[in-house]
Amino acid sequence: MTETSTNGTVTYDVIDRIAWVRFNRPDKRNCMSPTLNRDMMEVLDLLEFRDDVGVLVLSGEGTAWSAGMDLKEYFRDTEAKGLGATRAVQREAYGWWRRLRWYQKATIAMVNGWCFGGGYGPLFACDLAFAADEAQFGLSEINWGILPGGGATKVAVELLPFRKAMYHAMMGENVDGKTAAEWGLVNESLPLDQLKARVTEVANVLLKKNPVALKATKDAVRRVGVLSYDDAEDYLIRAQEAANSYDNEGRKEGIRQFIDDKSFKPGLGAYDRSKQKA
Ligand SMILES: CC(C)(COP(=O)(O)OP(=O)(O)OC[C@H]1O[C@@H](n2cnc3c(N)ncnc32)[C@H](O)[C@@H]1OP(=O)(O)O)[C@@H](O)C(=O)NCCC(=O)NCCSC(=O)/C=C/c1ccc(O)cc1
Repeated sequence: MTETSTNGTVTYDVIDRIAWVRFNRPDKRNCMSPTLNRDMMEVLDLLEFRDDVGVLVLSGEGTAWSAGMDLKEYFRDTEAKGLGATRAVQREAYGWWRRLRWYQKATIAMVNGWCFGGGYGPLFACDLAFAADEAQFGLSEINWGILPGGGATKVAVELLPFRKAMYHAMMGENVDGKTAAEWGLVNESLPLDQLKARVTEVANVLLKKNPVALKATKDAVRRVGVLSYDDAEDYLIRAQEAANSYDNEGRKEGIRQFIDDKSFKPGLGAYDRSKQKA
């Protein structure tokens, strides 16, 4: 059954351990108002530690993924209330994007349509991203007179080579899903009518992995990028040892099924977690 956030700007369903979360302002192209940002944090809170959720997919109702920040409610109306109000709505927006970057469960952006500006925050926050060929990505900030804020410039520089990031930010031209995949903004792009099936397939692979190892892995990939090699080595040792304190048996079971049982090969897929003794 579809659930709705307090103010109705986010909807979600949990089906077969996948939480399908959707921006729900299709008539406003799912642009992010302060209300939507609050609702999204509420929904992320509700889902993060549910045992029946293994993967979270973020998509949009209607023709948009998200048309970025709401130019009226997030910018104009808020600015009219003064700097304190501006800082407050920034905290809420950045807050749920940060929460999503370090989410307990694996996350996938399923970009079904328009993705602009502030939308790059949650796009980058998701571990993986799949787009419709028909989707359009743009840093449109320059077209209405601001720099790509709310982390969007950082996302462009993280995901794109320097020349592409600079062109993308300065020109305010859109790229479609295929180009976004070639550039590395998303993992893959495919026709809209095949998008959900592919995302479901990927989510089902993730659901078979050891969840403690998956969380340690996604955090490690984000963390080591800014570390020196030596610091990264040290972080990875400590992160694995910390993960062992949550689940010290999974990897032993994986080795057992490979070396003793010969029932699976790690090079070809995940071990069978249902055989692990509690
Ligand atoms: C190409 C769009 C996405 C779709 O066109 P469309 O399908 O022909 O639809 P409409 O343009 O008719 O839009 C439908 C409705 O949605 C509204 N809408 C559609 N995007 C919007 C919208 N971002 N706002 C506020 N109403 C909208 C639009 O005004 C309209 O409202 P209404 O006339 O009442 O039906 C078009 O709407 C459009 O260009 N939208 C604006 C895209 C855009 O530049 N987004 C903002 C990027 S900048 C940004 O995100 C900033 C990041 C940032 C983050 C944090 C920071 O602290 C600082 C910066």
